Amino acid sequence: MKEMWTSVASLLGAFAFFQTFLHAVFPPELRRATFKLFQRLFNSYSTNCCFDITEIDGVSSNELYGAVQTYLSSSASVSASRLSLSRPLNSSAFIFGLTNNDRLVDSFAGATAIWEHVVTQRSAPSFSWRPLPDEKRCFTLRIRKEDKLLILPRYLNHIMDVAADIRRRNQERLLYTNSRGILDTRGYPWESVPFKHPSTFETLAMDPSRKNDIMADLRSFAGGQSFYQKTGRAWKRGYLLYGPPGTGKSSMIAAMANFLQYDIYDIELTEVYTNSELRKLLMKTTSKSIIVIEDIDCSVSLTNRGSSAPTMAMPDDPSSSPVSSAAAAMAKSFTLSGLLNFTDGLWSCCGSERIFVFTTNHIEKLDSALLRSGRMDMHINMSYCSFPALKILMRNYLGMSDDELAVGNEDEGLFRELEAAVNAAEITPADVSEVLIKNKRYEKRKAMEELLEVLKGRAAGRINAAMPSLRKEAEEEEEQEKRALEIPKVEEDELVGNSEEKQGRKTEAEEEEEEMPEE
Ligand SMILES: Nc1ncnc2c1ncn2[C@@H]1O[C@H](COP(=O)(O)OP(=O)(O)OP(=O)(O)O)[C@@H](O)[C@H]1O
Ligand SMILES: [Mg+2]
Repeated sequence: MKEMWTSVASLLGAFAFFQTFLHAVFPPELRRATFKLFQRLFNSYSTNCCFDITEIDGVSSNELYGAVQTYLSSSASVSASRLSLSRPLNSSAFIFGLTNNDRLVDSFAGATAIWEHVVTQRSAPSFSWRPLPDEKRCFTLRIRKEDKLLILPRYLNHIMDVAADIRRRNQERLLYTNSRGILDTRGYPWESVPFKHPSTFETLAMDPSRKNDIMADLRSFAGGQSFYQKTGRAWKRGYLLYGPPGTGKSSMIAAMANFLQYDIYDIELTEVYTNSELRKLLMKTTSKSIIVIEDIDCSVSLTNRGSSAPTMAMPDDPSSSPVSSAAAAMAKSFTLSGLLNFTDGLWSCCGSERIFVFTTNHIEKLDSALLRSGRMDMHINMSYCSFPALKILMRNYLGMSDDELAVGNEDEGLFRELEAAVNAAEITPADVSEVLIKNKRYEKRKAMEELLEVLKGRAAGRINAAMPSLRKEAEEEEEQEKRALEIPKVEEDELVGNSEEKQGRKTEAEEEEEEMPEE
């Protein structure tokens, strides 16, 4: 036993001497160079090649790292024995991941790809404008050299697509908004919250054929990548929603986002002061998104394309307060042409598959340049509640089935009355919804009868409200008719008078004639 310890001690002593000797003979630079040389020799004889995909590329996040992480989390490609499990914020799914320094084998187009997740401690604190994580994380992809050209670009594109798809399926979509001077930790001008609006085309009350048109248009847009490429058009589409308040413009936007599974960027134009700010906002939006400007007629003055005058709409007279006049001064650099470029200029096509939606209560106030095709491709009139829309609301709020709503049912008479009343009432779907929410405590027939009373009241109220002007109109019409009748009478009188005069003259002439022969 003693001998064994003696030999171990002498071995350690020899090792220490050898190490000191190596350090003295080979300085660190020479050792590093030798290591690199061996590595290069090894690489040139190796049949594999490696790619490092680091989490942080310079100072910004590496999109590919995130995509690989998501891709490897898909259950289809998970085949490792040890995995990490997480559930990101706003996500509805659990995510598998590679644990530190673990590896996973994937295959693509007949080739094998080996992924390794390498985590090391960050050595020296390097200078950075934002704090970097303590750990350096990177994925290493190892494939055979001969597969490199064959699969690499296709494989990476495939990873990006699959990751985007997984993210869309798992992650609840986001609703972004902008506010001046606020940048998030990644330097983004957008703040986001999970988008959970329950409105869908199913619940949206409007004419079914119009609704189908819009859905078909959206579907053909979303699947039209090759069409847009072939025709040389930017892959974007503009919708203008107009109509009175409470007719479902915002609900329609939510329904579009839910239908296409897109994020929403709701631009607050009153927080944008210059054209370049607007451009920056646009540059930081992602594909597969809906960019919304609500109540566009209230946000900017939209009839002054060429003017250099302030274009932001001020709630009060700009001269009334120093703040508003300062804002007016700042507003000088945001123009209608900036907004037009935003929707249709060169900058509008940074990114792809994006929908622009503007809403307004007063379409007549908008500049025709903004309305033309290419900018606003489809104008959608969200009007007062029609009978088909009312039926959808009754189905949603009173739980009526299609059979109960079908023509020729036992409530046919009541339905006819409802149809006449809703057309006469000019009531918004928002108001009908409110009535139905109150009435849903009754059984269906009673709820409909109560609704009918409200609609009739609204129709009567509308007629009464319009009565003074209607009466005035009727009086004016009567007056005009009278005048129209009087004019011919006067003319007639005049004619009669003239003829009598003529007759009188004739009589005199005749008298003269009669007298002549006597002479
Ligand atoms: N067409 C509709 N179908 C279903 N619900 C509707 C419809 N229109 C309005 N509503 C109901 O009324 C509420 C208000 O509608 P919404 O905000 O979409 O109207 P809007 O047209 O955007 O109004 P505004 O012009 O004031 O912004 C919604 O929450 C929704 O419940
Ligand atoms: Mg709205």
